[in-house]
Amino acid sequence: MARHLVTSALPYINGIKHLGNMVGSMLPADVYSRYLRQRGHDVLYICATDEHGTPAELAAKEAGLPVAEFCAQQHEAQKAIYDGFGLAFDYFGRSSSAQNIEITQEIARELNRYGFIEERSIRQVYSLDDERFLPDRYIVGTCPHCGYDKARGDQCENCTRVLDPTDLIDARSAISGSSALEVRETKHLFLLQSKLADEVDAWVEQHGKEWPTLASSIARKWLTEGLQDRAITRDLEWGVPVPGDTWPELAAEGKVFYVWFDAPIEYIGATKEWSDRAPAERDWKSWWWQADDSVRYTEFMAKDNVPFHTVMFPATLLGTRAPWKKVDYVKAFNWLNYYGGKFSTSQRRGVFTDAALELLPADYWRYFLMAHAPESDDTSFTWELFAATVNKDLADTLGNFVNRVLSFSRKRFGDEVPAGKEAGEPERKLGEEIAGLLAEYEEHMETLQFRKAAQALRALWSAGNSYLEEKAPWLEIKTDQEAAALTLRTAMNLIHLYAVVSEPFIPASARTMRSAFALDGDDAQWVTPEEARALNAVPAGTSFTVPPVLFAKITEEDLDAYRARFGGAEEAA
Ligand SMILES: Nc1ncnc2c1ncn2[C@@H]1O[C@H](COP(=O)(O)OP(=O)(O)OP(=O)(O)O)[C@@H](O)[C@H]1O
Ligand SMILES: [Zn+2]
Repeated sequence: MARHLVTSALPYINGIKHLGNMVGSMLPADVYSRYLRQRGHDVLYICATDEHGTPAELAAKEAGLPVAEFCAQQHEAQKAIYDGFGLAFDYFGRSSSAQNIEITQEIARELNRYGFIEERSIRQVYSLDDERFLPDRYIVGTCPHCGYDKARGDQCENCTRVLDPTDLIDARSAISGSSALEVRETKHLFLLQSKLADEVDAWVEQHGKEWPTLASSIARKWLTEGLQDRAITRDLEWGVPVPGDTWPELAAEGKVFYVWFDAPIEYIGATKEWSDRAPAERDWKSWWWQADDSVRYTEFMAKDNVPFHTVMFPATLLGTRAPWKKVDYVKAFNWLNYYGGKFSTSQRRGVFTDAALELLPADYWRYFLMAHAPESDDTSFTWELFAATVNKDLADTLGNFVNRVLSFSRKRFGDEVPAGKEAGEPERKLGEEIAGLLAEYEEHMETLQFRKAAQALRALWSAGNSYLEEKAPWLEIKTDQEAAALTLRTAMNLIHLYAVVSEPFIPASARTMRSAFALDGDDAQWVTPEEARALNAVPAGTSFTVPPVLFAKITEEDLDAYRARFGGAEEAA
């Protein structure tokens, strides 16, 4: 048994996430954590909402709520959806927690102690009427390139050009609309990443070898371009305050840390939140304060988050000179697109997680997303592919097998698993095949290759169908009841095995399949190769029930309705 720490990139607080966010971070982390738990490992899966920064302040303003209240509401809304998706976090925290504030401040103090933080003066826009410095996104004006009159100080949304606040024509404050702005000197904290560059390089050299190419190549690219010193404070109200004991002047001016400084630290913060809920049993430091390598730490994220996790966050931790646990394996994803274009939160393009759950149960989405996860390349969500996958794999291959076998057996042999003959050559062959496929499935799960794992899982389900076609119990029963009973008992054992090993992908359906059998003390966590060969975990005489149809097929009419409601297909056509 090993100890596994798992984290997924923190979903930002400003709105409900789409299916891209789901497959690029939380869902694969959940599938992996569930698998590891089933294999008997000690697993801690931590995630949280990322709550600081300008977009949160602006979204709260738009919603007409104080930012703290806005974040509290959004956190609950996101949490409810993740529960609906069956995400079994050990803890889902908040980056605005007292624990994260405390740890972020402590890490900053330590970085300062070892000479990796410096105060520097920069020139920044100050609003006389708002009596505050304005971060780039708080300044709006006319874009000098395209004339768009709501361009932000950091970027023009219309022509996408990157801007400097001083480029804007008729610049004004996004808070008050006042154009009484001036450029003033102000001090900010800088993290001296340039001084840590060699160390980070050596660390990536040593640990990045094991990562998938997507992660290691992005890390390499950033290191080759050179690590720049970065401002890690901002003039915002909402954020982790700069600690007054170390930087009294900046604290008095109300500076807070930049969101990308405190967000990854929240992996630690949320672990402490978890620990503080039951301090007698839980010890957050045993996961993060590592004198040895007793914990294996795996992070999940999409490619845009890779630089922060492979270079900047490690630099932050290395600079504290403390034994903070650093990532062992970075599982990075490409983009899931919607009909070839981007999912977009601001334009509400694509399928969002709340709408998805209104349409269909979580397992449909979980299986589809993992089977088509953007692992080696970007992939596209289309309703057509979704329907084809659900209908073929879930409804025809798995669901139909389960219902066919159980209903037929009940009709012919009643409510208990029939005994029938001793297993023969076909059962021996089937057992070998199942054991082989199971080994394949395990190997792909161990190496976090989720598309391949989904393929192996589908092959396991198919093997049952082939066996059933070959034995044809509906024919056997006409001439040899005992032979038909053996076939059905074997098939029912397959259903039980599917219930156990499909759980990481489709936990709710797995539960339904497993609970069809009234097995005393059915606590089988996983299936050994011997058990896979023997296929006898469910003995003759076990009572069973026939569950309702596991997966409904998506019809042409459903498809039309989805396409009409969500759009997108016509743009791509
Ligand atoms: N289309 C996508 N496919 C896969 N992963 C994605 C996609 N879009 C975002 N992600 C990932 O989702 C995770 C959570 O992201 P976050 O909440 O910060 O939203 P985001 O990156 O701002 O996305 P968006 O801009 O689409 O709202 C991050 O790891 C991010 O890389
Ligand atoms: Zn523009």
